[in-house]
Amino acid sequence: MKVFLPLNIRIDDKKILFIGGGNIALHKIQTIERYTRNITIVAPEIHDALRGKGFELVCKEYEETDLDGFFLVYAATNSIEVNRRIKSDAAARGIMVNVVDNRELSDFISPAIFKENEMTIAVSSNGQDVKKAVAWRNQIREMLKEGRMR
Ligand SMILES: C[C@@]1(CC(=O)O)C2=NC(=C\c3[nH]c(c(CCC(=O)O)c3CC(=O)O)Cc3[nH]c(c(CC(=O)O)c3CCC(=O)O)/C=C3\N/C(=C\2)[C@@H](CCC(=O)O)[C@]3(C)CC(=O)O)/[C@H]1CCC(=O)O
Ligand SMILES: NC(=O)c1ccc[n+]([C@@H]2O[C@H](COP(=O)([O-])OP(=O)(O)OC[C@H]3O[C@@H](n4cnc5c(N)ncnc54)[C@H](O)[C@@H]3O)[C@@H](O)[C@H]2O)c1
Repeated sequence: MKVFLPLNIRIDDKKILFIGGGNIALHKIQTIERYTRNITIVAPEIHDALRGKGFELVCKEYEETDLDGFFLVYAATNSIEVNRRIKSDAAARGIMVNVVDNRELSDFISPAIFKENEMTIAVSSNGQDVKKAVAWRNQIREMLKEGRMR
């Protein structure tokens, strides 16, 4: 089984690339944009909710050279084959990838996050039980809101 180490990575001085701009990309970017807007999206079709927010939008299919200059990459297309190709191209360049349809291929995975000002709670199940990670995050959030944690 893969093992994932929780880390807080500095990203204000780095560029993040999304390949694929559909529902899953939107969902992940809604969390990431609370930390940085330095996001580029490459996809033939980009969700309307991702427009006009200061992201760099590149409307085309993925090519290997799209990876140049990026620190983190999310392979978020709806094609298993394209996502696998992104992973192997990025690995050859030493770039870390989250493959949204395959935790085994992912160099990093996204936890369930609750952020309030400078405080962040991030819950992960090591990629094994997303629903439980979300449930724990929600329970911790409720405890905070009810004043049971300070
Ligand atoms: C926490 C959260 C963060 C985020 O995405 O930002 C997150 N998934 C969220 C939601 C969500 N994911 C899925 C549903 C539908 C559930 C259902 O079936 O009803 C829902 C909706 C829901 O549950 O709310 C299904 C799903 N998820 C993955 C796969 C593929 C696979 O398992 O290989 C499939 C099956 C796809 C399919 O077969 O179609 C994979 C991953 N999802 C992860 C994180 C990583 C592990 C985290 C951990 O260690 O726990 C990991 C491994 C990789 C990654 O994506 O980083 C975010 C909650 C955000 C929030 O609420 O704030
Ligand atoms: N990680 C998670 O939490 C999670 C949860 C559910 C589903 N998924 C997986 O996420 C994947 C994406 O789902 P979605 O709902 O976002 O799909 P979607 O159809 O909404 O979006 C797909 C996006 O990929 C783009 N795309 C397709 N081919 C491309 C190419 N060659 N180059 C660049 N972009 C390309 C499309 O233009 C579109 O923007 C699915 O494979 C699904 O299994 C992941």
